[in-house]
Amino acid sequence: MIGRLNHVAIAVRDIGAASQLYRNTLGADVSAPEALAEHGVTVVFITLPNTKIELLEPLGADSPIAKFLEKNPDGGIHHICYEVEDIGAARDQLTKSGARVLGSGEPKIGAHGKPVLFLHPKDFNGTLVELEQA
Ligand SMILES: CC[C@@H](C(=O)O)C(=O)SCCNC(=O)CCNC(=O)[C@H](O)C(C)(C)COP(=O)(O)OP(=O)(O)OC[C@H]1O[C@@H](n2cnc3c(N)ncnc32)[C@H](O)[C@@H]1OP(=O)(O)O
Ligand SMILES: [Co+2]
Repeated sequence: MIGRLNHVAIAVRDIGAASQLYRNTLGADVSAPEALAEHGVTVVFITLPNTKIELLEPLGADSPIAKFLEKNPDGGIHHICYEVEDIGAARDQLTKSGARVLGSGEPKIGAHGKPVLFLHPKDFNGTLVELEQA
């Protein structure tokens, strides 16, 4: 079902400082920050030859990454995102197999303008999984 690794996401407290670290210290190609109110995060993408890194900073009072940063004050790897061909079919198959799809179960439009869904970390070896339609 899953295809390419689309991105690895890192939660950070200060997206400006984290962007500078990747740009200046690691010499990476770093995008401008984008506020995504519907997702409760500000996001920056770092383009690598074979995948992307997504830096996430909390946005708003109900940010889904706020609790994660309370538990991990230095930041840390928050989720991995795999591409799937058909996100509705993937959701239905995963639900049948007992995996928990987070939220309403209806895909939201993610940072790349494509439908995304999240799967509960307790069902995937302690790792929050995002699916993005390719
Ligand atoms: C930029 C847009 C988009 C894109 O296009 O790429 C994004 O990536 S948006 C990214 C942010 N959005 C989300 O994370 C949405 C999905 N997340 C959620 O629904 C919740 O955050 C959650 C995963 C259900 C966690 O809920 P929360 O209330 O924050 O925490 P809990 O304490 O209830 O967590 C329960 C349990 O799970 C562990 N946990 C939580 N987050 C993670 C994580 N990122 N990785 C691994 N494990 C995680 C948490 O520690 C709890 O475990 P116990 O302490 O053992 O109970
Ligand atoms: Co993501």
